[in-house]
Amino acid sequence: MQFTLQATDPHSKARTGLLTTDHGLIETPIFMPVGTAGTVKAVHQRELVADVKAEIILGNTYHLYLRPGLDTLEKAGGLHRFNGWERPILTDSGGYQVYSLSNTRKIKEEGVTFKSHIDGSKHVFTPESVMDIQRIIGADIIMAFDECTPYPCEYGYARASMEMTHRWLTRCIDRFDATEGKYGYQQTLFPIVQGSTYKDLRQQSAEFVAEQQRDGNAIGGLAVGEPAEEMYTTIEQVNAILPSDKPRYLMGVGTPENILEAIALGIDMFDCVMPTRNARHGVLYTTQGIINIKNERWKDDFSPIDAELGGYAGTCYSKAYLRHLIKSEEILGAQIASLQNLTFYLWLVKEARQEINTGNFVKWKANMTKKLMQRL
Ligand SMILES: CNc1nc2c(CC[C@H]3O[C@@H](OC)[C@H](O)[C@@H]3OC)c3nc(N)[nH]c(=O)c3cc2[nH]1
Repeated sequence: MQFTLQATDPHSKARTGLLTTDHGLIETPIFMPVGTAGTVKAVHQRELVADVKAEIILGNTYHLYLRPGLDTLEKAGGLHRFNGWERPILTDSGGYQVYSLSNTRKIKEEGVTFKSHIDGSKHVFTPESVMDIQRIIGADIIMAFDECTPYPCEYGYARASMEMTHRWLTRCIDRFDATEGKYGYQQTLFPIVQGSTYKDLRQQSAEFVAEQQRDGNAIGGLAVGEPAEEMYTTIEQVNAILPSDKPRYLMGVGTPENILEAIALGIDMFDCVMPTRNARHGVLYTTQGIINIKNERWKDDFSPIDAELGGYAGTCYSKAYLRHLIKSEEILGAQIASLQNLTFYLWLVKEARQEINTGNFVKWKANMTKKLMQRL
C-alpha cells in the first residue's frame, strides 16, 4: 500500500494525500462509512458509489466472525465478494466491540474470552486468531488487536493495558508477516496508539507504534467520552511523533466539528457510526446546519432536504415527507436520512481537501464549523 502526500497547509497540520490499495485509490482526508456487519446500514452499494461517492468502507471482525461466520466468508472469497463492494475495505480488530458489546469478557495475556451478544456462545480472540480472521475476511487494511481503555481510566490500569497492547501488537505483526493474503491481493496491518489521556503513556505508545514502521498508524482510546479538548491535545501530541509520510487514522471520530479540528491537527482517515445511527433517529447533517426532522417546524416544509448539497439525497424528497417517514418508522425514512448524512460527510471531507489544496483551509474551517453545528 502506498501513501503519497500532495498538499500541506501552511497555516495548520492539515494535508491532502493519496492512498493506493489493490482495490483502488483513497483520497485523504477521507471519511469511511461504517459497515459493521458487512453492510452500511440502510444504504445500497450502488448508492454508496454513485451518490455518497464513498471510497472505502469499514467492517468489523467481531460482528462478521459471529455472523455470517468465517466459513461463509471464506466460501464467498472474502468480504468484497460477499457484499459486492469492490473498492477498499478496512476492518477493525474487534478489540473495541469486545469491550463495548460483550459484558462477559475476560482479558488475559493470552487474549480475550467473551460470550457472543447474539447467542451467548463462548469465544476467544487472541492477537494471532484475530489476524487469521482478518485474513479470511480479506479487508485491504486490518487493525491490530488492542485494548481500548475506557474514560476515565486510572493511571495504573492505563499503563498496564498499554503495555499489554504493545505485546499484543508484536504478536499481531509476527503472525501477519508470517501469513499471506488468501485471495490474491495485498492486505496491510495498522497498529493502534493507546495510553488513555496520560501524556507520558501516549508518548511511549506513539513511539512504540512509530518504531514498527507500518504502512499506516491509528490513534485509539479516544472518542470514548473524554472532553473534546483532551482529544485534540492527545491528537496533537501523538501526531508530532507518528511519521508524517504515513496515513494517520483516528478511530471512531466524529461530529463534523471534530473531523475538521482533527484534519487541522494532521489526521487523514476517520470513521464514525454517527451519520448512519443519527439518521435513523431523524437527526440530519445538512449544508445549512443540523436538522432534527421530527421537529414540528418541518411538518409542512415541502422544500428539498438539502438543496445546496444537491445530489439524490439532498433533492429526492421534501423535509415534510422525510419527517412523515421517520415519524412513521418507515424503512424508507432510514434509507433517505442515512443517504443524506453520508453524502454530507463525504462532501465535507471533499471540500476540506479542496481548501487544503488552495491553502485556505483554516479560514474555511472557522466559517464552516459555525454554520454546520447550528441547530435549525
Ligand atoms: C466511537 N468511538 C470509538 N470507536 C472506537 C473503536 C471502534 C471503531 C469500530 O467500531 C465500530 O463503531 C463503534 C465501527 O465498526 C468501527 O470500525 C470498524 C476502536 N477500535 C479499536 N480497535 N481500538 C480503539 O482504541 C478504538 C477506539 C474507538 N473510539
